[in-house]
Amino acid sequence: MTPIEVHGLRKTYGGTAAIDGIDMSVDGGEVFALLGPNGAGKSTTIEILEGHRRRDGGDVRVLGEDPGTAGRRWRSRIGIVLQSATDAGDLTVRETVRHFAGYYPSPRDPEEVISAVGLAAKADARIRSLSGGQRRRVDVALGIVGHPELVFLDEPTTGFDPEARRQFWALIRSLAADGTTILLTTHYLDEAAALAGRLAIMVGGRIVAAGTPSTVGGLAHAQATVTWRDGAGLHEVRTDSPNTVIAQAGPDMTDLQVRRPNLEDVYLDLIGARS
Ligand SMILES: Nc1ncnc2c1ncn2[C@@H]1O[C@H](COP(=O)(O)OP(=O)(O)OP(=O)(O)O)[C@@H](O)[C@H]1O
Repeated sequence: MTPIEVHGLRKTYGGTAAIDGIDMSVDGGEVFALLGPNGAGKSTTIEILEGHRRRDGGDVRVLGEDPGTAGRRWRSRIGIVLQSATDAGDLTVRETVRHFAGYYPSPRDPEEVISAVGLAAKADARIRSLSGGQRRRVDVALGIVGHPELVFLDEPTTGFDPEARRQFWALIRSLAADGTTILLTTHYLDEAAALAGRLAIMVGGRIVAAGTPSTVGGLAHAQATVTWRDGAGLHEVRTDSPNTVIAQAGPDMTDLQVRRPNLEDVYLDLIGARS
């Protein structure tokens, strides 16, 4: 069974399409990233897949069921980290994670989950005393404590310091290695490149490109830009074969640079952020 299958998904708000007919599928054990600027429709898509929002059109199957009608048992098989942080004032981290574990038929060990999100030293701290990034880690802990087959992560690392992001990446990789399917949204292109097997870039409610982080948007065939200086001035050449260009340049070549487009270049082009 393919954990996520979406065909022709549509959602409108007041006559305006927030999701304008998207198709996507996510395979078992895959990390799939949804990228796109603010308002592109990423959260709306995820919320429909989670069963938190109704769709206006299209077919959606998540773990074999329609999220619009699926019941409690289905819900216990998915884990959710919403964009807004948990509000769990007076309870400690340990109490909160244990409490959530109690909702699921076969949860993970709460202590292991607390360690995995890097909160062991804060296990007895009240949630309201935590920093923003630490609270976000609690959200991630609550999203995975139920031992879900599929995890939705909506901007999971917003507010994380660089070390916490690296720890989080390791956690996601270990979940995926254990067969957990993960759909995440992120504004960090390095995060998508580091984690995702495949990704889709959304703009204005449509998927404008999809593929692997190294091939999406024609990256695999993109030309390199070679720049250098010599007695005649500054040169810039776009080429499939940088070595040939370099070999043909004169002996007084200096400041040589070879640059290949990366995910950020493709992304910025696709969202129209560069003319
Ligand atoms: N409850 C709502 N009522 C009306 N319009 C909404 C509602 N929720 C979202 N929208 C609109 O739908 C579009 C998609 O929003 P969505 O939150 O899915 O985008 P996003 O890609 O997740 O953005 P961000 O990166 O800012 O989280 C936006 O134009 C937004 O204004």
